[in-house]
Amino acid sequence: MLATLLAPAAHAATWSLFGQPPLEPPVATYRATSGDLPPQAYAELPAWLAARQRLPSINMLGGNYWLVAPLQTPDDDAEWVVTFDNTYYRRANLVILGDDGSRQRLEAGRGIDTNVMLRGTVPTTLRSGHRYAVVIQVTSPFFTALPRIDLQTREAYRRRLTNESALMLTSLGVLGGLGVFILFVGLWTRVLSYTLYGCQSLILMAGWASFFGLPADWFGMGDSVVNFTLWFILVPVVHAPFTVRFLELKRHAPRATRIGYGIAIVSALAVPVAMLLPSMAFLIATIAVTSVVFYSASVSIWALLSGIRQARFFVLAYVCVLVPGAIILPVNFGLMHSPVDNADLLTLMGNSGEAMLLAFALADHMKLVQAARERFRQGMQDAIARASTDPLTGLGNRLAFNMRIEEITRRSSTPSPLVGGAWQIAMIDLDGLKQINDNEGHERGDALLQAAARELARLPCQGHAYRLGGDEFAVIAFGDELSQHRLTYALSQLDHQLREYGFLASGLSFGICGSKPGEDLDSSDVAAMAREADRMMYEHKSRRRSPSAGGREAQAEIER
Ligand SMILES: Nc1nc2c(ncn2[C@@H]2O[C@H](COP(=O)(O)OP(=O)(O)OP(=O)(O)O)[C@@H](O)[C@H]2O)c(=O)[nH]1
Repeated sequence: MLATLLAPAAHAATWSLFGQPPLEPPVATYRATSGDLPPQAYAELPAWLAARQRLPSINMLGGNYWLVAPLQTPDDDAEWVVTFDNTYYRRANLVILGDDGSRQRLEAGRGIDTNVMLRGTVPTTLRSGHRYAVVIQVTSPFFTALPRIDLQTREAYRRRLTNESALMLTSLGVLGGLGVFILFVGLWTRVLSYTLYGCQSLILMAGWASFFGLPADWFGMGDSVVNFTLWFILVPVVHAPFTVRFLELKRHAPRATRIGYGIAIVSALAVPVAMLLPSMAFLIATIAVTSVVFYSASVSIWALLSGIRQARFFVLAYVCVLVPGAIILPVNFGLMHSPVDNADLLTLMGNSGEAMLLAFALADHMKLVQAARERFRQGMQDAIARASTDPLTGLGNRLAFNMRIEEITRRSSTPSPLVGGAWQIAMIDLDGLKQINDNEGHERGDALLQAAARELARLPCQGHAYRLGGDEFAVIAFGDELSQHRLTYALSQLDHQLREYGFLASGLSFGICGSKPGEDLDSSDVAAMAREADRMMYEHKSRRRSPSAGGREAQAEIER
């Protein structure tokens, strides 16, 4: 369908990224056999052509071909560049024949030092007023698109090449830079989806660099025919699991998860097939990349519609690859002539745009994870606060008391920030709560507990009050001996205050046990202190209950 839509564009003028596109003479295709020689002179060309079988087009699955095109000489003399491009091939032999009797034999392809990098290209001189033809012999296990022969002035070619190279290197830099950075982030934070994304970006960079012949041009590295296709076949192996993990499809869409892993497994299995059948390598790579792009694009649209927030930038990212993909795919399948002059470069730029948007998606994901973590932390804090607070009095409960004791025990081995390093535990029990409950009602009993709690919370000591349960309270106070006396006095006063507040049957008993300044206490020492305070409190209670003079004297003593 895409081919049908774009076919008219192919017959119209070719669109170029940089100004005027080059002249594109019509190309005639002929089958070549091994040992076949090109014509020796321009005059021989008609007979040479007549002796050969003309083909409608090349076969995308490769072969040995002659391509012939007339080179229209414009009026002015100029240095010209003939490029044989728009497709993948390793080497091609070009012969340029002129009716002035000239014959130039040239070679184009990868790693040839033509002084114009990145393209199979040869500069030539065409004189005005003469007719020329270029005869090209090319053998390739596959073609990535219909080959094109372009003719342009050396100056125009240099300008285009500079611009195209700048764009190509920038796009490769984006893929490489993002790939390395996100790979580090993924490995460091141990988030598999980031690691997979980093790998994918680097694989894409390697694939495109290899497609444009950079390893051969820069490092003289041998260029196997399936080199770049293998990189592209590997893309779905990491991209599909990346999509599955990033969009959390396991949880949201188990069937889409199975399809994603299926694409990854089939692509991995396709690698040896491509190595064994080089003519199929490019077709396999195209199918692998197309399927993973369509898969990821459709699940991300579904995820966005289902309200999965991290899908936002995902959808935009696939728009970036699908737009050039819509142009290049029908071209790759040999269904149409490329409507754009720089389809491969456009696709590479689409890929780097996709990489940037996916990086945005990752950044957005980090933000979402951070916000979720903050909500979780806040929730935990609220839950701990609720679990450690007594709802009736608002004081800390037994859990809060235990946590505070643990904290003090932990701190006691380090220099204490507390006054004098000494502290006290006071155990307090209200008297007569049951009686008040029974005689005046539960609400009145609650009111007694609240009144006691309110007063305990504002005792004139540095510390905190807790309700341990029922009518039992505790105070942890920090300070020296003097402050312990102040605490004792304040609790004795509270005994009277409760009665002044109208709780006539009430009062309180308490026991206080304190540590010595600078004393190192472990948890068993603290438990012993609490037990001792408890014992003293019961002793106090029984003395208060005793009507004897001894009891009253003891009471007076403790109050002093
Ligand atoms: N109103 C009210 N009563 C409670 C609450 N929690 C426990 N109680 C009651 O408080 C009473 C405590 O009984 P006791 O331990 O005998 O206390 P008391 O009457 O003060 O006697 P002693 O503590 O032995 O001096 C029980 O009847 C509990 O049911 C509460 O939150 N509100």
